[in-house]
Amino acid sequence: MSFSANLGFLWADRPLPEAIRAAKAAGFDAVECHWPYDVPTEAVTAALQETGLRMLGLNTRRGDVAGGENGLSALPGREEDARAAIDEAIAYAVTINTPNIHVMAGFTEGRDAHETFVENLRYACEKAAPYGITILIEPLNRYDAPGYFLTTTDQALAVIADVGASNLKLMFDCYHVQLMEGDLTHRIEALLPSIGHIQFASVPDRGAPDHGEVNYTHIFSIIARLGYDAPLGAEYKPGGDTDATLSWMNDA
Ligand SMILES: O=C(O)C(=O)[C@H](O)CO
Ligand SMILES: [Mg+2]
Repeated sequence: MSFSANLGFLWADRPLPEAIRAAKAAGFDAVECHWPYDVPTEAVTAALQETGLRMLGLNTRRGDVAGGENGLSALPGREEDARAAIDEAIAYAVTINTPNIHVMAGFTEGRDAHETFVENLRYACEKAAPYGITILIEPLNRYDAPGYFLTTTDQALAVIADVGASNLKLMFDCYHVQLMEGDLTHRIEALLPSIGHIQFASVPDRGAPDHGEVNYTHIFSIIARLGYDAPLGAEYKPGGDTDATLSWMNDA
């Protein structure tokens, strides 16, 4: 297996370029992040070039986080802000050569929200396609993100079908899917053609993948058997020194 360090959580106590170097030193094959926008692209590019790692993904801005926002793209009436966040993410991704952008939906519900999300995703997919960038959407669990628009893989597939763009894929985060739906083995098998990136963490505490209700030795072997060979995103909360949590990599 190959692994991508999610620097939104791993080495999150270090500046992003230093976190990239730490991921390389720990043996990761790639990195990904959440919201890199305050970090100059030159510093990120320098660390990526020095380490030879690729930044696999980043997220669109969430909007007014202090005011309770968690993404903009499914919020009716906020299309201008949502598209500005999409444009910003594409520009940053193009500059640092990142192939995936997670477009965040936001806290909302209902048919209008679905239509808004579909239209904004069409916009994102069209804008991203010339750069070979894939747009991702990710169902989040109801405990960490109560009220988030996108909560299940079925709902994500319905959105993907309505958008109808070949560069729109599912971010399959095993942690969220286990909390909302379970049945990970069958779901990964069935959804593989729609999956653009896979992430993981222990359930329910979102720690390293070496404890809890999901057996990741089994899940990783299923993913390998299916021939999926892109790096899997380690998106867990180390709860202290990241380097002290990495023994799972030796067992994977
Ligand atoms: O929370 C997650 O699982 C993510 O991947 C995001 O980046 C969105 O918060
Ligand atoms: Mg995730």
